[in-house]
Amino acid sequence: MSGKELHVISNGKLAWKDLAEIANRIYPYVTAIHIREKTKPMDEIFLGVQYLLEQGVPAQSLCINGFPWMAAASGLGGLHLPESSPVLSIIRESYQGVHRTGVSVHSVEEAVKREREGADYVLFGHIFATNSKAGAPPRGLAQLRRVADQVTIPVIAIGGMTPEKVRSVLEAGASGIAVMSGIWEAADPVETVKAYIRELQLEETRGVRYEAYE
Ligand SMILES: Cc1nc(C(=O)O)sc1CCOP(=O)(O)O
Repeated sequence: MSGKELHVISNGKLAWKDLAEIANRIYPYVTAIHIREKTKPMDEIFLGVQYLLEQGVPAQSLCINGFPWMAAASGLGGLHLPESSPVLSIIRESYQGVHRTGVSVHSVEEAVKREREGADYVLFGHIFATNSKAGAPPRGLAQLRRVADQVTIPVIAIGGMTPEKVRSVLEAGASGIAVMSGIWEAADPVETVKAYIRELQLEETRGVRYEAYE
């Protein structure tokens, strides 16, 4: 795949209506919008995803955090799994329609293990200090470099990203970045996304999504 990746992660704080409105404005410019709603009940998340689809957010742009069945049932482009997920082959075999699956990792060893299991990418963080992971020490660019050196699948860097930091993250071997707080609460989410894609040297292709991997 040419170009770098930009993943935008929901922050669990928005009403579905606001999430849909912003998602519809930013999806043309991003690799994936992750629905990561850790504190909401599962039935609400399922209905929320249906609502996003009804509002016109393309299924291919959406990546669900944590529910393989939901990715399969709604034909979503992606599935992202937390660190504690069981071995990936079990999920892969059960949900064959789910075609791009990533996993959060926090060490070189986990990244290597998940690559071996068949993950399509790993999300590694948190790289920089961030309120979204307050209290935990950041892992930093040197550790990112070690992860990127040890796997061949894309390593997406997360945690404390700003457009100014993108270059150093790419230089450390990342294939892209994931951003949570920086987008949803921005005065202009589209302009904010565009600032990232300029740094990632992504074209505004209106389609840098999972189709790009097929
Ligand atoms: C959701 C998440 N996962 C992380 C990890 O290290 O696995 S860090 C993180 C939060 C990133 O938020 P922000 O863009 O606001 O810094």
